[in-house]
Amino acid sequence: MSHLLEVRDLSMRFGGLLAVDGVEMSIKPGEIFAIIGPNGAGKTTVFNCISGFYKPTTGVITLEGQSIAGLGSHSVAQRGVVRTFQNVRLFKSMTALENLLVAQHSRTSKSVLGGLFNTRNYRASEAAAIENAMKWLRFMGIEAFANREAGNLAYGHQRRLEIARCMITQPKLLMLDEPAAGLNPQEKVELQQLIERLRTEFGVTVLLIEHDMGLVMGVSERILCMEYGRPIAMGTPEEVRSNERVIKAYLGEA
Ligand SMILES: Nc1ncnc2c1ncn2[C@@H]1O[C@H](COP(=O)(O)OP(=O)(O)OP(=O)(O)O)[C@@H](O)[C@H]1O
Repeated sequence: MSHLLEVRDLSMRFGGLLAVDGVEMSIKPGEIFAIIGPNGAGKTTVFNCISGFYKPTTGVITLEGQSIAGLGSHSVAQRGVVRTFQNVRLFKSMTALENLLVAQHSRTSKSVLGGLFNTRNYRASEAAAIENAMKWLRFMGIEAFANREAGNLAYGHQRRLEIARCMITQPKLLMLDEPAAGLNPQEKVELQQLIERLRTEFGVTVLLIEHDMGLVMGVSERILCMEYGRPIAMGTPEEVRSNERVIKAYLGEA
């Protein structure tokens, strides 16, 4: 199997607006792949189609050769495709730890009776879930805030927690929608290192949308540039950076 994710002839129409038009991409296992382009180019709509939030108007989306187009976000997540959002979406009144416990709930004991009677198996699986959650909080450098409400964490920490919440489900494909938005320059450098570590240490494939060209060019192996819903260039950072259409449509103004 050469590709983890394949997208063919993807289009998405909202009434009279063709927001995505003929997008194609193939992402290899372990690759870090970015989608760039001006505001309104259709990047988030592509994300919404892949992650099951939208049913594409046309097109094929496969994960390890199996179609996932139009399955719905829950089913797509169960198959190992998880994502973050442009605006962080956490359970803000739950603690950081609780957010990670909820995320792995489907992998811990499902027995309601076990929970009611506090059986040994139930306690063991809860303890394992807490240990796993703490491991991820440590990995993200935010274990000191385990018991703080997610909504009260610093913004950069909320972003890390959101990524941890994805990673704790052991995804095949991690989709990050503008992960650098709102971060300061130091946090952006740390984010790049974090993305690289996630790939190296956990083998996860990463698909990101990002406007920060320092991060995109530094972390991505291949980049797709979109404009008005259409793919206008695809290649390595060097190829995309020097592409005339990309410079005209986007980089000239970025
Ligand atoms: N649910 C929707 N209903 C109607 N139009 C939509 C919907 N979602 C997106 N659009 C439109 O589709 C086009 C593409 O939007 P999209 O959010 O995918 O762009 P984007 O490249 O992610 O932009 P940005 O960089 O600003 O996030 C825009 O014109 C947008 O207004």
